[in-house]
Amino acid sequence: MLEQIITGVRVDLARRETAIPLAQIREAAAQAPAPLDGYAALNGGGVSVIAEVKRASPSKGNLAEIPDPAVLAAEYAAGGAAVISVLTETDYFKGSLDDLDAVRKKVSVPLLRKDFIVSPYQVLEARAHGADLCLLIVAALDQDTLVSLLERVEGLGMTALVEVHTELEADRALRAGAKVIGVNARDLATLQVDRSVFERIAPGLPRDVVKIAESGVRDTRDLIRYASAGADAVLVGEGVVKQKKPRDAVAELVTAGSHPATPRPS
Ligand SMILES: O=P(O)(O)OC[C@@H](O)[C@@H](O)c1c[nH]c2ccccc12
Repeated sequence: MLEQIITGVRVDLARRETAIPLAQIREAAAQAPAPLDGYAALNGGGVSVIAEVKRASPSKGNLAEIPDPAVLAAEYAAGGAAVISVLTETDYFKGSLDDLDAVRKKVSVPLLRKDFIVSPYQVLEARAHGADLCLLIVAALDQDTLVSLLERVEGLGMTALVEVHTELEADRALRAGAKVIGVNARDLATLQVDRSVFERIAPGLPRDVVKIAESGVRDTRDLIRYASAGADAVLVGEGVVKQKKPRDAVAELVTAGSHPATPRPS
């Protein structure tokens, strides 16, 4: 599945690179207001919540209509989301850079561009459209590309959220110098969710690495489970996007995360 998605991403990217030359996007990135500190936002004590603007997914199909992503993002921000993730992949997730623009205009919390980033052009695009963090998926990148994209992201003053799914990928992320590592409970090859993956991998990560549990947070119980395994933040899509009152759903998670019931392992 991951390869299929990336093939589509590359086709789309080629289209954009033709329409807007690299020099122009680089200039737009340079002109954008300075990035917000995504690292600090995720490292504020307790378990931070990253709430995601997500219309669809390859595993679930359509999740939510989201006529105005800015309205949804404002609800997330009002609920206390530390970071808002905006999916910009079009074919499988029905997102776009227009969504990122709309959200950026509306909220002042740090924004994560959630996409399958394989080229420096996409990193510059993220910055030009107001993103403060960029997702880099280890499984989608060879080691040299991971290292150079991470450097690009940091060179632009942004934070890289480096996503892993196995111990081997976690080792690669650390070798590349990742400071924020997301363990995705969903295997991007099979799309299966297994929450124990975080519990297996997170304890092996250095203390000073910000640890994010991605996928499978349905309610405060899941957050607390991830918290007790050492999560500094959780990334929640379906669990908030489908709620009638997304602000309340986020606020509930934020409250649970600000004093997680279970003590953190030392
Ligand atoms: O909807 P969920 O189960 O809360 O998952 C959110 C997030 O983890 C998921 O959207 C995600 C994690 N990594 C990704 C990479 C690409 C696309 C999407 C993702």
